[in-house]
Amino acid sequence: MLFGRLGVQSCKLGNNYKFLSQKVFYRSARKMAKITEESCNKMFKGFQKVFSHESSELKCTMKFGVFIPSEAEDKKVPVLYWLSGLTCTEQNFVTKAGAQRVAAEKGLIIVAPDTSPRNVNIEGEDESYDFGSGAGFYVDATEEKWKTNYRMYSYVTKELPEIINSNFNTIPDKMSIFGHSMGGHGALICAMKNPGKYQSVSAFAPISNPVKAPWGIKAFGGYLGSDQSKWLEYDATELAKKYNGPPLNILVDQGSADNFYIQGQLLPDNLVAGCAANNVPIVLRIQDGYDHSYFFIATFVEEHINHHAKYLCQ
Ligand SMILES: N[C@@H](CCC(=O)N[C@@H](CSC=O)C(=O)NCC(=O)O)C(=O)O
Repeated sequence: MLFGRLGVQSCKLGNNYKFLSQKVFYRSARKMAKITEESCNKMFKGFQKVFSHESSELKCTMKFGVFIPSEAEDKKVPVLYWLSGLTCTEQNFVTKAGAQRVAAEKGLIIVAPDTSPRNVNIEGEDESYDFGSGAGFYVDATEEKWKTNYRMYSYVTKELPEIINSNFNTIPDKMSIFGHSMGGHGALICAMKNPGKYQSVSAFAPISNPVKAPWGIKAFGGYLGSDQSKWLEYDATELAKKYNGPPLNILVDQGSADNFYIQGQLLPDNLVAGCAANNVPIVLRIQDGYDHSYFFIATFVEEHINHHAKYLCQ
């Protein structure tokens, strides 16, 4: 069944979002996912919005931020997905990274989802900052307690792109992905596990080899169980060693004064070695004196968006 709506892109708080631009859109009713606008702010001629929706993968209400450049009013544009780190919601990137000006200049939609299911009534879900709420690690859990809701890998690689492509003026096969720390690793594994799906990938201070880092060992043990051979399927360093597909166009920035780097949580050299073993090109830049925070991200976010624009906007 087809239907069409005429609308002007604008802020439409509290309503289901159906109007995308001044053009008439015809969409399959089956594909139109219902999303609700929670906030809307005009920025650099575009709009920074937050939407909520019912996630079929995660079986809870989820939120995502989306920056919509003015170009999307009358033409289809590429999409860059951002995955945040431990303790983050959809708000951290939206309010701290300062990405909107560059996204507006390049004509890119940027989507920033929350980092885990929320309020799903699993005993212990809110007990620690590095496991459960705010710490989904972008894996599909297999452990009984977590497996119904904690499916962040399927959420960010399948459900979310379907929602974005059915509600916004996108070029569906022009997408790239980047992220920070837990989310930097999430971006790397999404790209490595889906050759050709993403045109490029970049990361700020990714947890590069989680099977060898305390954060990763805790999360993978909890979500995937004690059989460590299963963990390797979600480890970027291990995936790099067997990647077989089109160029990944990987850029990684790491601050030299990042405490988590110094403590051995991030291990970017292992990722570089994994890539080298399989002739996968990677650029790792050690940025002198920068820490793990969004101050570091804000400093280099323009360079990361320019990196992705090279592959998305040609
Ligand atoms: N509370 C923790 C550290 C939490 C932290 O630093 N989170 C980072 C991501 S870390 C890896 O995924 C983050 O992005 N925080 C949000 C922010 O806005 O800075 C501790 O104290 O150790």
